[in-house]
Amino acid sequence: MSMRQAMIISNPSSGKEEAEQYVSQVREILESQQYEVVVNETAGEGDATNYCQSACKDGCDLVISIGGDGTLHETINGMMDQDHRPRLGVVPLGTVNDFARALNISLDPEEAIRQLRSSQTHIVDLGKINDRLFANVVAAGSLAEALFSVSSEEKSKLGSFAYLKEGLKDLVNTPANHLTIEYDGQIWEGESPLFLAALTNSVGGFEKLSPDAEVDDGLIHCFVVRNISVFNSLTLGTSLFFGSLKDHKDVDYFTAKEVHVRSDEAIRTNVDGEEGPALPIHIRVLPRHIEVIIPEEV
Ligand SMILES: Nc1ncnc2c1ncn2[C@@H]1O[C@H](COP(=O)(O)OP(=O)(O)OP(=O)(O)O)[C@@H](O)[C@H]1O
Repeated sequence: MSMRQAMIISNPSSGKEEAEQYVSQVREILESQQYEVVVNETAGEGDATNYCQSACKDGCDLVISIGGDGTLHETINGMMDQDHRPRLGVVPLGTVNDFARALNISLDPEEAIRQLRSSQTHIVDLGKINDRLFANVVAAGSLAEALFSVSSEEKSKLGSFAYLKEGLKDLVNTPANHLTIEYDGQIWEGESPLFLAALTNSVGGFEKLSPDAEVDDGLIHCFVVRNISVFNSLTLGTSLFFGSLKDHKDVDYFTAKEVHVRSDEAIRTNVDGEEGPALPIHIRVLPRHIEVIIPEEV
């Protein structure tokens, strides 16, 4: 009988650059489960995608991503258009780690590694934006550009809420952009500084930003901010922490399976925390697309 194959994809630059020690811990667990293990360290952009693509083509059973949301995003992109998609395990080393948060995977890497022994998995939705996959969120608009331009160092120094406030400090004059959003046969048209399309309940480290989003509901949860003043006062904090962004009077909320966003203005997007394509974008959900190891329920 041939052995089961596992690939570890590790970004040595992620987090506090402790990936190396984690790789050996993960390898030990996988070998104790009778996996034959291949370790691939990324050296730069695109590597995680290429490694995961070969894992798919080689019929690998399991891929473990050790790194931040950027590494995870690149890893899942290796699964695009592949008939065989390995199970996925996640060891979060980034500052935000939305995907791990949404699946209750520990944000402590050592604990997340122990959780890889779990026999439980969850089959989750992925999203497709133009010709790429995403795991978590697409953001578009002037506010998205400002928010996501905060560096990792600033984020870890300040924490999610603080960095948000920091990022927003100079934004009172952030222009709204004219957006046309077509979703499942309906149209939203108007001025907005921020459009968010979330697959999970965790966006930018805020675990309750999109509380109704289940990882396997087959839906894209969309938020259109109509007025920057949503973000002006502490109501921002309260809205986000209590998960009522969608109920805010200046926010329109809807769910859809497919969304087109366009504008006459040049607007960039942010996808899973990394710079994404400029508008126009076409987003659709790929229901229950990959199987992810999740912690055992206690
Ligand atoms: N060996 C490497 N050295 C430097 N950068 C790398 C290396 N391998 C991959 N990268 C780059 O690292 C980025 C992904 O980093 P990732 O998001 O996983 O970690 P992080 O920056 O620590 O996380 P976060 O952004 O959440 O703080 C990608 O842009 C990728 O191209």
